[in-house]
Amino acid sequence: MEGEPVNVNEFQELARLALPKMYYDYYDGGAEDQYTLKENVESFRKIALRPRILVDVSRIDLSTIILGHRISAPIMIAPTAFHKLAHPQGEVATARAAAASNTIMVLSYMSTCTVEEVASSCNAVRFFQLYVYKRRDISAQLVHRAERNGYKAIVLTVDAPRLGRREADIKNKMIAPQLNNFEGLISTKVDHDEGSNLEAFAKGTFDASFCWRDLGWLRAITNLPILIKGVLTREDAIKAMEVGVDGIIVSNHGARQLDYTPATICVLEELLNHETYALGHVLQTSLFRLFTLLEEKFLFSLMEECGEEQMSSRH
Ligand SMILES: Cc1cc2nc3c(=O)[nH]c(=O)nc-3n(C[C@H](O)[C@H](O)[C@H](O)COP(=O)(O)O)c2cc1C
Ligand SMILES: CCCCC(=O)C(=O)O
Repeated sequence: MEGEPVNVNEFQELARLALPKMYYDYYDGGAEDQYTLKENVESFRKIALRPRILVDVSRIDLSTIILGHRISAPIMIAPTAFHKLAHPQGEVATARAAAASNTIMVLSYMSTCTVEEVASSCNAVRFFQLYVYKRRDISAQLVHRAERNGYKAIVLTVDAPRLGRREADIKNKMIAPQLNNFEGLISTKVDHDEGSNLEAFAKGTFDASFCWRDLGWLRAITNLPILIKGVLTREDAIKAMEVGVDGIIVSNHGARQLDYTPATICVLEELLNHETYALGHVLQTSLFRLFTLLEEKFLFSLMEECGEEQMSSRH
């Protein structure tokens, strides 16, 4: 590729050239037939811009407030695992980028830098993403460490009772790096030489029995706000609000979990268009053209003002 990238899509090709195939495929791939992955991309492309003219745009302020934290635009860094597979500085570099961009970073439970390393690296506002292990004591320890180290919310990912069937990882026999957060607690090594080691690791450790009633456990061990990540239906959005979580994140996990779910951006539209759902905070992790889908004002209002308040009157 000639010169510096000028379009974000160019980074993908640079990554493909730079990374070992096993890691590139891990970052790049979706689950099974990758139907939803294609839909995620195409549904965004179908959203056409509708520019209004002769508006004073000499001063633009996209800043908004998420759970009380002002950020420069309604775009946050979603939790993604294993940053050191791509760069030796791992999540510390990502956190510094979040600080420089004045946005929030959600640190993955499966990070390669520790909760403490990321916390002490810069002043970015950080949330902590949680997977619940069968060994609940380990997950509880991580929540406590996040709280002690100034993370501002827990993002409970609920769409991965089992890891999605990622066919490239199966072929590559994807191996997870050892995670320093779990040193002395749990190892990512599995006694398994077939298929994706990562999938085998998740199968052995993730608590597939975790359900709505277990949210009480999480509520009891932390005072931090709790967001549920992975909501894809109206029914579950209602339930989440009923059980009193502090927000939901509409997501199909970048199409890496269940294939043949709708594109995230389409679900977001469905949830916001239904009067019941304009309660609490609705965040979305792939925000590039989100403004065009929703009335700008509505999105900002939702994030800034909504809190506990009913927003259905805005529709
Ligand atoms: C390489 C990679 C790793 C990911 N790791 C995590 C993770 O550790 N925890 C998590 O909750 N989501 C993880 N995700 C999902 C993202 O947080 C995010 O949901 C997704 O990239 C965007 O899809 P969405 O718009 O449907 O949310 C990962 C995604 C990618 C591409
Ligand atoms: C067991 C690792 C899970 C990380 C993750 O969420 C992903 O790869 O999508």
